[in-house]
Amino acid sequence: MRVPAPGWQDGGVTQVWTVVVPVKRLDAAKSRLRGALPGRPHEALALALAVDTVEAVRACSVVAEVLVVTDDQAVAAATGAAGARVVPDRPAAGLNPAFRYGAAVAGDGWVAGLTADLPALRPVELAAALSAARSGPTNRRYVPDAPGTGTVLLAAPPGMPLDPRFGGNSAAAHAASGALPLLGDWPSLRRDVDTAADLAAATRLGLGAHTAPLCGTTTPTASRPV
Ligand SMILES: Nc1nc2c(ncn2[C@@H]2O[C@H](COP(=O)(O)OP(=O)(O)OP(=O)(O)O)[C@@H](O)[C@H]2O)c(=O)[nH]1
Ligand SMILES: C=C(OP(=O)(O)O)C(=O)O
Repeated sequence: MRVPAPGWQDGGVTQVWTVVVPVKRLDAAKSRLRGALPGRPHEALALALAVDTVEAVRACSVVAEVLVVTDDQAVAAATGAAGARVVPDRPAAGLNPAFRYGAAVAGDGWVAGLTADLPALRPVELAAALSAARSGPTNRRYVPDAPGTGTVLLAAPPGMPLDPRFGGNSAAAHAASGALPLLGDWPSLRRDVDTAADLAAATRLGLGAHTAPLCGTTTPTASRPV
């Protein structure tokens, strides 16, 4: 059981969040995206999505640590170089166990789980969502994906298990488990990329520096509003 960290409710502590980001092995990841970029290796696209996600989390003003849960060596190397702490995928039993393991490693404090397929993510939108999760009721909070059926972010206050229910209609599953929705105007946070159409939508928002060149766009991270 996690317990409140010092200053957890005082509003004066800004970098309070540990964000857990599980990433599947690249040879198995993002299977619905296979073939979306003809002539580009699928693993390169899956890696770029994850690294852009992690870099945006690292740049988020309220995040203390990014914890990547993966058994993929290329993901571990690239996200570690981007400033993440990397732990193995334990018990190697799928996404929700990986989230639970990451939350356990994170220990006491504010913990959020985030999917690794948010290549347009802007740090300011993540900061706004995480700050909203610290205000009001002390329930777990979740941010639905753009269609509203899935989940991109699940947050828990100190002392409360993350209790992830990702996969399928996870927005409904998180609501049924007592989590409350956060519905701010955060298009880049809600834009997860599962299909070629999702990648086109993310491209319109502005891709991160790793995914953009693979997609033939020139939108560097530095030129995006953070
Ligand atoms: N560590 C870890 N991460 C996972 C696992 N399964 C999914 N993920 C990650 O969870 C996030 C959301 O999952 P999905 O959107 O379903 O991604 P996916 O399973 O790679 O994609 P599909 O093969 O198209 O279903 C992605 O960023 C994945 O990398 C897992 O078993 N272990
Ligand atoms: C795992 C999830 O993502 P997706 O539906 O995008 O695979 C989810 O939304 O819970």
